Amino acid sequence: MTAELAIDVRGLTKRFGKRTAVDHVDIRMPRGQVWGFLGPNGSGKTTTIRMLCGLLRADEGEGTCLGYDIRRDSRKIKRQVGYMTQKFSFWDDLTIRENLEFVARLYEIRKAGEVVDRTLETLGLTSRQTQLAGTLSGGWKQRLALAACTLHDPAMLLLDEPTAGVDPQARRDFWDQIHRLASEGLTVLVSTHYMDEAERCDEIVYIAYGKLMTQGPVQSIIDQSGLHTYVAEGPGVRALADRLRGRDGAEHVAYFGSALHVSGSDAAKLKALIEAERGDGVRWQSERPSLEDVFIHLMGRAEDKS
Ligand SMILES: Nc1ncnc2c1ncn2[C@@H]1O[C@H](COP(=O)(O)OP(=O)(O)OP(=O)(O)O)[C@@H](O)[C@H]1O
Repeated sequence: MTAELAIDVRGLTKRFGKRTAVDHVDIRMPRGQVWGFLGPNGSGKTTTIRMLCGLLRADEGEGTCLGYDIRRDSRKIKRQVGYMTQKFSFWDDLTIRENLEFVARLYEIRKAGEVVDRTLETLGLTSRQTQLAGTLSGGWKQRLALAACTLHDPAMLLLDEPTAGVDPQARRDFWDQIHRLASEGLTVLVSTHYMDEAERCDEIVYIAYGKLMTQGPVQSIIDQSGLHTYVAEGPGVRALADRLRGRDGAEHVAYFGSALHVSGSDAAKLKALIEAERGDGVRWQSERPSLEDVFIHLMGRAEDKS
């Protein structure tokens, strides 16, 4: 057991019938960091999170969460982890405060009134405490969910797509709260599909088809991808996209806004292809691949292997 590691698991595997949802995943995450958990839909993120917090039993694999054995100590883990599920639910006809008091009772929190007061204050919910949860907008609901999962003073948060479907300002506010909590010593593992959120994390774990594809800080994931990217802009880009798809050297052709990103792992082939396509109406530039370019690439590799 390594005390400095919040998560230390090896070979984590979960099968549902014939389908292997999580396939021998290793994660070693230090305490006090914020890590992003990324991967396409159905890649096994929720299943992994549920095994880590003791809600789901792994078929294979071993390890610890907050120093506790994930197989034997699930009760202790649950006490110290705040888990925000993808579709968090509240009592719509209770107020924000009543919802939090209810959660406080579930956790048998002493001096619940004071704890609720403090949590309302830190999450900026005090002035809305008497509002019915059912009348809150997405961003405020998500803030209430964060309040509910931090109420029992956990050492770690496992957040499953906490910002799905909320507006950019609410996402930004939410991430300010995440960093505030991390600066107070909390460890946070957060699953997301948003690249800007991934870039706010200390490290990223990327899985596809249940397999861990890459892990590390954003810049080193990009550096180690072996990917080269050219970006095309200008009025001729639309016609270009159809011409380039499937051509030797262009492994991925994808729009990012109005620009076209053309990526491949063979630098010479890609360059030759681009040189042949230089023409009117298109400006080409060789650029460092974005995290999204790299993930599209990794997803393609995972598809090939599966
Ligand atoms: N209880 C279950 N019974 C059967 N299959 C399940 C169960 N839970 C998850 N799965 C399957 O396991 C796979 C992984 O699902 P999981 O929800 O962990 O993926 P995810 O990465 O969280 O996806 P998303 O990004 O869409 O939330 C999927 O194919 C899913 O259908």
